Amino acid sequence: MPRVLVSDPIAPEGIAILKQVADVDVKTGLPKEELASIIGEYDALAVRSETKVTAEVLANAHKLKIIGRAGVGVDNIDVETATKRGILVVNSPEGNTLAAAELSVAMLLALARNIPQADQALRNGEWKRSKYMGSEVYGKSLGVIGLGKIGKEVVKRAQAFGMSILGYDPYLKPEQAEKLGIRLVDLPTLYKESDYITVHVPKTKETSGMIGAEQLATMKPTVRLINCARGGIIDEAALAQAAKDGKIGGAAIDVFTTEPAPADNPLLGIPTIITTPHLGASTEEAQVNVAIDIAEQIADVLSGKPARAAVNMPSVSAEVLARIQPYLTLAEKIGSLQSQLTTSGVRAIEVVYKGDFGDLPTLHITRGAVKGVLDTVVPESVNYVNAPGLAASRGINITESRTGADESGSPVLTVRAETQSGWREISGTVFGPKDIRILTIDGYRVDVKPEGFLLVTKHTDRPGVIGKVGTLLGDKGVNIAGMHVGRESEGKGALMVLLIDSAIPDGGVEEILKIDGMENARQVQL
Ligand SMILES: NC(=O)C1=CN([C@@H]2O[C@H](COP(=O)(O)OP(=O)(O)OC[C@H]3O[C@@H](n4cnc5c(N)ncnc54)[C@H](O)[C@@H]3O)[C@@H](O)[C@H]2O)C=CC1
Ligand SMILES: O=C(O)C(=O)COP(=O)(O)O
Repeated sequence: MPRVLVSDPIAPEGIAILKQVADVDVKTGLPKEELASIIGEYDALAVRSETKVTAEVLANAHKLKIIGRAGVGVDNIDVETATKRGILVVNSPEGNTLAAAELSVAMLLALARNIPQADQALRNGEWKRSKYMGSEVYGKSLGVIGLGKIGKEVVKRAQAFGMSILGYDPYLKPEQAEKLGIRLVDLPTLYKESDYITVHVPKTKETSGMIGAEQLATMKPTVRLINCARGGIIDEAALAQAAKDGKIGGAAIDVFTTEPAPADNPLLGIPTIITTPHLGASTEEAQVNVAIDIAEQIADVLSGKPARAAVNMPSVSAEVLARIQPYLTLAEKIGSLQSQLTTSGVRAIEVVYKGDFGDLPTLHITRGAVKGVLDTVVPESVNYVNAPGLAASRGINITESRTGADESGSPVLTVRAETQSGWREISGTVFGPKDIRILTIDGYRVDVKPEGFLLVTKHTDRPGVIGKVGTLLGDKGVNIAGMHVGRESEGKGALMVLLIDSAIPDGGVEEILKIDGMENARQVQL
């Protein structure tokens, strides 16, 4: 049984799914040194935002295949290092969308009506109605930065309150904004004109500190800011200062640069700033959703199936994967054949899709070809996640192209590989889910199932050459299971692929090379 470590609290519904396929250890609140020391024993890791999956932790993650983030933001995971190490990172992109949107709206209303402050005062025995006079959100403007899943849900709810929406998201098209009833503006306009501003962007280099003292200074003195996205998107020190100086109306903060927020966090204790301890995703519904979502993906990946929400690899549905699987296998086998037939190393890979591949995501198939090429030549373990990165780090250029249909009508996959001696071209096709064939090698027609041991020779097409190869293999106890010969024309060059039942003993290929008329001979294993 594979082993799964659950290092943050996730809902029991998710753990139950994991237990069906793995030995599950739930160990929350581990110090980072302890996590780093035990991670090597596990095939999968399930986290929320508390566990920091750093490069140091990943350095020991020798067996780890997948990290499941029961939530959206993966800024607590070193995705780049995970990718390099071939570890798939998956999340739950939609499981907590409504929870986070609802908390943001709750913050909006709490700010408008001073609910937390009034509640606190009343608990302290103070009945202060005029001090906690609020304002309606109706008719006010809400600036939304980041109009992804959560941002859009916030917009809908704010519109229901009668707010007008200013939006900023460089990836949102004007026609989408129009459909949502949002006025798309640039950031300076959003800062200047909004009564409320809420951020719903991921934490990236670009968004960290995107709202600082300079931006706060351009806002209305009554503006109220909401951050239920990530700590530090609004600079904490600058926000605290602006609130203390009365330069903003207030702020509602769910997330902090360091979590748990230490007692000296500048945002704590300011009367106009209300805070919650990262509760955006903390609803019963969201926690069940995200736990099931990642547990199912971990279970799938551990049993060799694809993940539906991979962060460091394009995702495919199970239905699409079933359709691309034979092409993926074909691409990988051709890639492997390419690298086993060359002695000088591959410099560039071109994958050509000839004919109708329909809506199949060829990007995946290309990854298969690259994995196949690298598998036998690089010391690292190669998979679909790290194959493109490993190729890039070795200066191997990868391209993909599509051309019209072959005369046969079936889609043909060709993997071209450039080596010191030029380009080699190998193509194949899929006749059925389990019927995969190599059709041409360097222009010679063959019809080979890419499985097991093969001997590939190039020789002059004349009587006796093939016979001598057969005799030699027979003498060495190697049984020939099948044979395919392609030739230019009688008496010219020929290419032979022999399917053999066992490996040729040491020295055997060298003896074959000495046969008169033999140009080249290589044994490969697919
Ligand atoms: N407080 C909490 O518990 C929770 C917080 N979150 C945070 O909310 C963030 C957003 O979540 P979703 O809406 O699900 O993600 P999403 O990926 O659907 O939306 C993010 C949006 O931000 C936009 N964006 C990216 N860079 C931008 C930039 N520089 N300026 C403006 N827009 C930019 C993207 O185009 C995208 O539309 C997550 O990354 C996570 O950090 C998510 C769930 C719960
Ligand atoms: O999903 C997200 O991005 C969140 O911020 C939720 O974090 P959590 O799982 O509650 O620690």
